[in-house]
Amino acid sequence: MIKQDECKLAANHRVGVVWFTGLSGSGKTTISQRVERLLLDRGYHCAVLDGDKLRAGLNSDLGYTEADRTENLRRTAEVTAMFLDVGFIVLVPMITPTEAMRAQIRRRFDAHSYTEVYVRCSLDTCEQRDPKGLYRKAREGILRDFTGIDARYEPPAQPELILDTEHWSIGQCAQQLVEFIDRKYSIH
Ligand SMILES: Nc1ncnc2c1ncn2[C@@H]1O[C@H](COP(=O)(O)OS(=O)(=O)O)[C@@H](OP(=O)(O)O)[C@H]1O
Ligand SMILES: Nc1ncnc2c1ncn2[C@@H]1O[C@H](COP(=O)(O)OP(=O)(O)O)[C@@H](O)[C@H]1O
Repeated sequence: MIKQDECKLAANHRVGVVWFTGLSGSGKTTISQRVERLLLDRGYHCAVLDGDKLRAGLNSDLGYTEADRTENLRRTAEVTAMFLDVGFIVLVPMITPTEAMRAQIRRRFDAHSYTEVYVRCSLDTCEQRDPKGLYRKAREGILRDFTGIDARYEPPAQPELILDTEHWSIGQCAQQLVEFIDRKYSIH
């Protein structure tokens, strides 16, 4: 029989990538941070890769053209792979706006360790939330190539999970994802 401590130890060694996609303001950051706390409480080793910090450092030479986004995401996937190698569940909240970009990332990982989560929210609601005031700047023409305004966002065709942040609370979305991770990454 497996003792409780051994179960906890095993839980610590579950690994995987949870790659969020969604418009700016859809809730990717909020949910990933809430889920990180819940997973840490459950004994997972996990970390959120903060896109803003990556863009401030490693990816500071990149902007928001499709070519730059593709490179931003490629580098982020490489960093993610390093966290995976040392035993983490990695939560990656990045817009990842096109199917081609998402396919490129998916190819980088094994199917069993990769989960794409679509954080679904209408452009209208994201724009009303406008948590960083960026939509206003995009509408005023101060920000160019803004996703959903003058740069495209393609909803994912086959995400493993959809979190509808327009109709579900932050807590409900986080709980859904934790349950999904528990099921997918549980040890058989
Ligand atoms: N032009 C433009 N378009 C979209 N987003 C912009 C833009 N300029 C700045 N920002 C801020 O950068 C965050 C998106 O960066 P990402 O690295 O996630 O984008 S991408 O995946 O490479 O498309 C995004 O963060 P989130 O709001 O958390 O999604 C914005 O805060
Ligand atoms: N169900 C929900 N899930 C996530 N965020 C929500 C939800 N309902 C409202 N919000 C609000 O929407 C905003 C989402 O911002 P943020 O997490 O920064 O989005 P993103 O990282 O996708 O740009 C936050 O102000 C958050 O409080």
